[in-house]
Amino acid sequence: MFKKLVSSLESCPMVQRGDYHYFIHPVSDGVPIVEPALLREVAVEMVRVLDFTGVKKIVVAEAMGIHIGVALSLITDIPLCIVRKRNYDLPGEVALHQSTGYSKGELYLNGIEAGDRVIIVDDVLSTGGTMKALLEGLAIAGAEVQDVLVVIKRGECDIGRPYKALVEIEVDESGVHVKDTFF
Ligand SMILES: O=P(O)(O)OC[C@H]1O[C@H](OP(=O)(O)OP(=O)(O)O)[C@H](O)[C@@H]1O
Ligand code: HPA
Repeated sequence: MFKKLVSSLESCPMVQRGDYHYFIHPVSDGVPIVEPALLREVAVEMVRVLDFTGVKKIVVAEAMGIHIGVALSLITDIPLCIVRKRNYDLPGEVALHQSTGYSKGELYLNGIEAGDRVIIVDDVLSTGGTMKALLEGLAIAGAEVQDVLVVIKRGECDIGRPYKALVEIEVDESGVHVKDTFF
């Protein structure tokens, strides 16, 4: 379980983004290459641990939620809602402010109707800025969040509700250290 995810994390490179030790990994960056076996391992575990009760939509954020969301959507046949970094000005579009450990930007939520029961999946949870923005936007749109799952949890973070993670890591000058695997 998680063999490819753990070994690839422990050997992945890191760069500095200001004060932030940024690890570079296929799941969180799409580089250097996304191996199908790694993506399959992640997708299968996500299906195993998520609570899909009544879920009508999978919600992910551009960009690095997309490949894991697509994998999950293809397996479960649940439609995918991609929260974009570009606005479309469609009726009901919700604009959100996203802040991470190394960047700030806007996100735009479309395609959610009041009463939709959804799950949120993302590649990484670090400061929680992105996840909190998604939760806020979904609350504004009137969605019910059934479950939240991230592939990689980086340190401790309170997002105001329970969530699940496949692996927990710490990152320092020497690289990535896998602290725990879940489920
Ligand atoms: O918990 P946080 O501090 O918010 O960090 C996590 C977020 O950071 C990355 O997104 P980002 O928009 O930076 O990059 P991407 O476009 O490569 O997904 C990642 O995909 C998460 O969504
Ligand atoms: O260190 C990171 N690497 C890749 N994606 C991320 N998203 C938040 N932090 C990181």
